[in-house]
Amino acid sequence: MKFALIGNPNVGKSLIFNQLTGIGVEISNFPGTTVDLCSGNVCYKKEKFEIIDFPGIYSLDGKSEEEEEVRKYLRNEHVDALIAVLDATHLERNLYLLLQIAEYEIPTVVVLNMIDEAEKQNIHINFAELSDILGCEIIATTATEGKNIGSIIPAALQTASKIKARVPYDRHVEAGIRSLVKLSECSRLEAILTLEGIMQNPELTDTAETISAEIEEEHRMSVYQIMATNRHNEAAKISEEVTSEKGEKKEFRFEKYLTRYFPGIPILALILLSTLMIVFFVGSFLEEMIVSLFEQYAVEPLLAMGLDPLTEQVSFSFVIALQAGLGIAFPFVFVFYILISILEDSGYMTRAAFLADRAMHRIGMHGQALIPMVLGFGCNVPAVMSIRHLSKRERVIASFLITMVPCSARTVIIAGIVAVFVGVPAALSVYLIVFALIALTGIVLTKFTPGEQYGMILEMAPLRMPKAKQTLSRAWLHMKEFIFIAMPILLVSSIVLGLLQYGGIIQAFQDVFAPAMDAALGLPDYASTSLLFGILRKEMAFETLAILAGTADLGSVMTGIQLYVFAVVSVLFVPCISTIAVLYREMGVKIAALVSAYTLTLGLIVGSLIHFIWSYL
Ligand SMILES: Nc1nc2c(ncn2[C@@H]2O[C@H](COP(=O)(O)OP(=O)(O)OP(=O)(O)O)[C@@H](O)[C@H]2O)c(=O)[nH]1
Ligand SMILES: [Mg+2]
Repeated sequence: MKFALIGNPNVGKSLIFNQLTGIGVEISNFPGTTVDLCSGNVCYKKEKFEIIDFPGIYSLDGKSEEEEEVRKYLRNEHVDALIAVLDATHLERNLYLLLQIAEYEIPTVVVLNMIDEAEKQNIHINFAELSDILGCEIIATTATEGKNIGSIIPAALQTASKIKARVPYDRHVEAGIRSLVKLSECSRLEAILTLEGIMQNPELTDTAETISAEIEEEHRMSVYQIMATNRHNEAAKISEEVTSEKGEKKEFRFEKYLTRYFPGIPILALILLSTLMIVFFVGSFLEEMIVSLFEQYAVEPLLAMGLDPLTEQVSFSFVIALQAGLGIAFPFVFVFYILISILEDSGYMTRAAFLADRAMHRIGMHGQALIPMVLGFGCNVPAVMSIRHLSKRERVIASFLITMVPCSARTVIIAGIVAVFVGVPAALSVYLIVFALIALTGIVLTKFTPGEQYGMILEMAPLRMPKAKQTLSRAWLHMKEFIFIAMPILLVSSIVLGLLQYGGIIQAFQDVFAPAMDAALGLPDYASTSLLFGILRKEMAFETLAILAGTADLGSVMTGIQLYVFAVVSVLFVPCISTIAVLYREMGVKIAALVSAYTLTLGLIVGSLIHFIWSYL
């Protein structure tokens, strides 16, 4: 048996999915978190059922890829029951989608989520009446507290039924639907989709076009617009019938200030700055502690053991990789993800995106690409995946800009190398350089990329107190990836590096590249090897630097300006291998190659500029 979770963005589908399946897919207070279909299993009374978590959609009549994907799935695959998740605080908008789902005539259970918020906002919904109108069972839930989640699967199994509520379309449209059905013996759904121009059915299209033309003549509106209006009216009518609001909504006053230029922009700057500061300070405090523990209890005792050179090299590589991973990267990654999770869950992130959008438009930058760019601060990979709903032109621009956004791994480099050994102002200046280059790249690309520019539609996520458990578990989701994917790569490559070093091969490699690196960037010879490793995972540039230098105290082997140049180059130069792979998947080989070549050149040019300017000062 197969069930599917369907609903608007940001209504709690993924949270419910996680609670039902025990799988940890990403949940955040940011519309559009889930972009791929996720599937998982749930056990109920010793039987196993499959559940699908659809990406959030506002309607089934739009042209975005998510809607296309869900529509195709509903029409071509068999789903035993839909679990439609509605947000009780935005009933009308959620019903608009539900009324379209109804037309697919798939057995459905309606989950009315966010009951806690609705109560806080004094929104009261008459469940019995709503269930009567829709003709299916309603389960009222508060997913964050796990309330009533247990009733969902039994309901999907036993009481799921086709929604009986139907949109009464304009009578000309209804007549058109009826004649299409009669003419070609298709279903009502097919007739509707063809009239809307969503489905191309060679048998129907001609007739449908004639009918549409007649209706448009009469109404001076496209059939698509008429039907959308009818649906909106019906959704509004139902929502009004079952909802009663008492008292005033409170939260909204404070909210207004966050999206105004003033004091919105200063607040945004302050929040960004404090986020970086906290990452720098807490991260480096933890780093110092862990690194010195490692030195004292692992590195020194190991060197004192007097092992034979090969064994010593291998075990030294192992220990120093552990130290680099747990001591250097972990503290920064961890603090960073906790903070980002808090910002997202509080709903502030959508406000930041909104503000930044207005500001960015002024310098000719692109609006819609902004949400993915904000995501890019966490990791470029999901950010690139989330540009799928943009137009072709926007996707090309976004591909370049997103891969330049300093992700958490690059924050590790900036924090761990520059903030720790050179100073916090220097670390902030790296961000300034990167942001300036992103803006410049954006302006140039906007000028030269063909295609139209669209505006941005971003729904404000509600302001909410982040929940400790959810924030931690999301930070943990990313940490897990770090520990189980990055750490093993780091350990293995460190040992390989150790062996290569033992065999003198690293030396040979560096002999070839070192002169150029030294001349152009003024970096020591082992830095070129580290930069190369940075392509595997960004923060590995930093970790291998420590490994090859043989110490985590980089300040003792490199000068401040060398560390600064190294950080700038590795932050800018070539996205990591996972980002290149996902770019290739989403955009094709040409864009992936162009982006890599561009960032490589940019990194080397900017690095050598800094080096030369510094030497002349
Ligand atoms: N107060 C409250 N918050 C909730 C409830 N259910 C979910 N949330 C929050 O709503 C936000 C969105 O949850 P998700 O599960 O990511 O939503 P989604 O529907 O999967 O969103 P997309 O993936 O963007 O389509 C998160 O911050 C959740 O903590 C609820 O019942 N009450
Ligand atoms: Mg989701």
